[in-house]
Amino acid sequence: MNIQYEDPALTGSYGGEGSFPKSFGYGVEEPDMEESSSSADKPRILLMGLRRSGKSSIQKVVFHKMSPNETLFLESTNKIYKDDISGSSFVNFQIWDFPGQVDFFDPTFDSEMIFKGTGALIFVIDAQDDYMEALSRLHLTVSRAYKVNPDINFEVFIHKVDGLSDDHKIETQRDIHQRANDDLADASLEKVHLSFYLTSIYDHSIFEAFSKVVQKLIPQLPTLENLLNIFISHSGIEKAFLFDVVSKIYIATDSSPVDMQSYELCCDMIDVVIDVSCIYGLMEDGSSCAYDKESLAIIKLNNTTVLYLKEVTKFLALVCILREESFERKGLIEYNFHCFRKAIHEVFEVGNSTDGAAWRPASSSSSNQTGLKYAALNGNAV
Ligand SMILES: Nc1nc2c(ncn2[C@@H]2O[C@H](COP(=O)(O)OP(=O)(O)OP(=O)(O)O)[C@@H](O)[C@H]2O)c(=O)[nH]1
Repeated sequence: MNIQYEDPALTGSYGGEGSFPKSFGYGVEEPDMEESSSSADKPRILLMGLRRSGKSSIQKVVFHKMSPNETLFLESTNKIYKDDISGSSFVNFQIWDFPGQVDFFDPTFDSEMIFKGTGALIFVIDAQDDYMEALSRLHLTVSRAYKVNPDINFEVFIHKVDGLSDDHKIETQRDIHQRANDDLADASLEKVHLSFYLTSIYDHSIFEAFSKVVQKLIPQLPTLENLLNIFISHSGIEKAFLFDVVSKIYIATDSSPVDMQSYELCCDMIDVVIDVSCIYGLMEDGSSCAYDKESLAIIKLNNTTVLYLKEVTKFLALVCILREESFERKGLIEYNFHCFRKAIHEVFEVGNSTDGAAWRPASSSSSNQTGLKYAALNGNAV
């Protein structure tokens, strides 16, 4: 494997082992349920489910770089843990991790306040355990939340599937799907749509599932997909992902199907790049960053595949998979990337980096591609 590292800065202020250090700028625990005015208007993702189903582990592994084995020592959550990840990630929302024993009938449980500003509710079911109780809790939770806010996306993570055989996974998913929808139909709630994912913190499935949950909350998704489609088709690229570098969630990809291996390969590339940058790229005075405007990496694999990573914004990277032959037209790819990057900056208004809010959705009038020109493989501008 030939790693061509073209990051003159190759600098970093993170310096931990693994990709980003665990303390990389995420929010702090708020001990009570009172909201500050700045966090109140951020969209929320709720993590709910029975005790020990794996909610805190998911949040720690995806957003805090905790290694899966360390989750064995996590203590039970006994109050709502609010995690504001907007300062360090493209993903501008809060994640609320609920304790397993939350009681909807407790008068202090303010369902109006909790469900009103919620974008997605993730219900975690432990697939290695008897899930009947979890299903009735799912039904209660969904019907409560739907009453308050019918716009919530309901996402069911059938979790800890690492302990299940492939056949058992499919069967469990089918059974849970059937029972959950039957319960909704019995309560005349067939309008409620549940999405199901098989997840585990021991592989990339949890990142993939989270990516899909987050994508549904990004209003500009069709525009991003469109831009990626145009970029890859004019550059001879096979697959491209737009990654949130810190969480390794992909916020958009082109419209060709995603296969898990390609996604894993791109995630691994991000880890390699950030690790190398942290180890060899830090300035001694600590004035630099492991991921910055200069970040660019090209990895040639021994099967004629090339991986290409380039900074798009402070939090986003484009990671592409292409054939070696296509990479001969490197200039074309770079030119098209430049157009792509410009368009992405037009889709989102880039906030002033000093205020911490790196991205704000642009007004709808600016989320078009007016004036965007790509070079085509035949050399003409299109
Ligand atoms: N095998 C396996 N174990 C997991 C997975 N995710 C979490 N666990 C384990 O499940 C146990 C409970 O995880 P927690 O994250 O504390 O569960 P929780 O839902 O937050 O629990 P409460 O705070 O009590 O509501 C831990 O020992 C984790 O290591 C997974 O994907 N696979």
